[in-house]
Amino acid sequence: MVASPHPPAWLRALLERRGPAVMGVLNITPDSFSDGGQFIAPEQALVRARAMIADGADIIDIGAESTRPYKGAKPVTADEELARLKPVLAAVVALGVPVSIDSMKSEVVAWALDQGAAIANDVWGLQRDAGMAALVAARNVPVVVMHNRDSVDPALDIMQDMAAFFDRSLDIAAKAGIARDGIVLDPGIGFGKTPEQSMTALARLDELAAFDLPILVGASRKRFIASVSPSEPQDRLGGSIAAHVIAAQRGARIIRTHDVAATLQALRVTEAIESKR
Ligand SMILES: Nc1nc2ncc(COP(=O)(O)OP(=O)(O)O)nc2c(=O)[nH]1
Repeated sequence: MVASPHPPAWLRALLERRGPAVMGVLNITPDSFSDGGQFIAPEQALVRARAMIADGADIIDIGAESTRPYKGAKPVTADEELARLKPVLAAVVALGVPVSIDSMKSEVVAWALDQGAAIANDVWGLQRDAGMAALVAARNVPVVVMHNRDSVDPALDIMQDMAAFFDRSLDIAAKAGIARDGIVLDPGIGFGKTPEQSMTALARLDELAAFDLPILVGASRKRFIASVSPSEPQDRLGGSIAAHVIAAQRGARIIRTHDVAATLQALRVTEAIESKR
């Protein structure tokens, strides 16, 4: 299959801008680790999406299944995920900023793309749902490929594990006909990683430059912050911002956050100060 022309103009424009783009998190789930249940009602989800756009979000990442890697929980069926998305997705798309669909199921991603979602966000990096790569190629949309593992041996070098994972994902993508420049890599902060490994991934994020692909980082409210400063998820804004400023300085071009205004302010002030060097 001939690789399709990538990335779409809207994504290229965001990636060529000076500062990183900001992706606002919209969880329409009852159990997301930091804001579960707050936006499950369609009108609440729409109010949240509008507020994040007003705060400056360049992309809205909508997800209807918590990706929280907890053992033994009943996974959400595609029907349930779709039932959560159906009352709200088209209205969020109509707000006019690109919408990313955060789903592990190609069936859900296909439906969301039909509703106007502009980018697939696969927390399993094309390595879990066998239909995801073919779908992304056939629909000619960009895709976030996130590093994920059930768990990584703490003795392993997390960056080596990540590089091997991305090599596999990129091979799957190439074989499916996904153009390489339609891919965004993501270190998957908090996924299958100890707090130490998450912080190492942030500290050494610049090593991913070897892939010559845009990097997305979502450190927002993640558990590693509590390992340094004990706190509940909704009380981790300071740590989230610190992590995202470092990620931006080490090459992240998209920042995925629940707190758009504060994150944007931090990124802009950091950039302004750095420009005085
Ligand atoms: N690309 C990408 N997608 C993600 N999706 C969910 C979460 C987990 O955060 P959240 O959505 O707030 O929680 P939950 O999965 O429990 O809904 N983190 C990422 C991430 O770091 N990168």
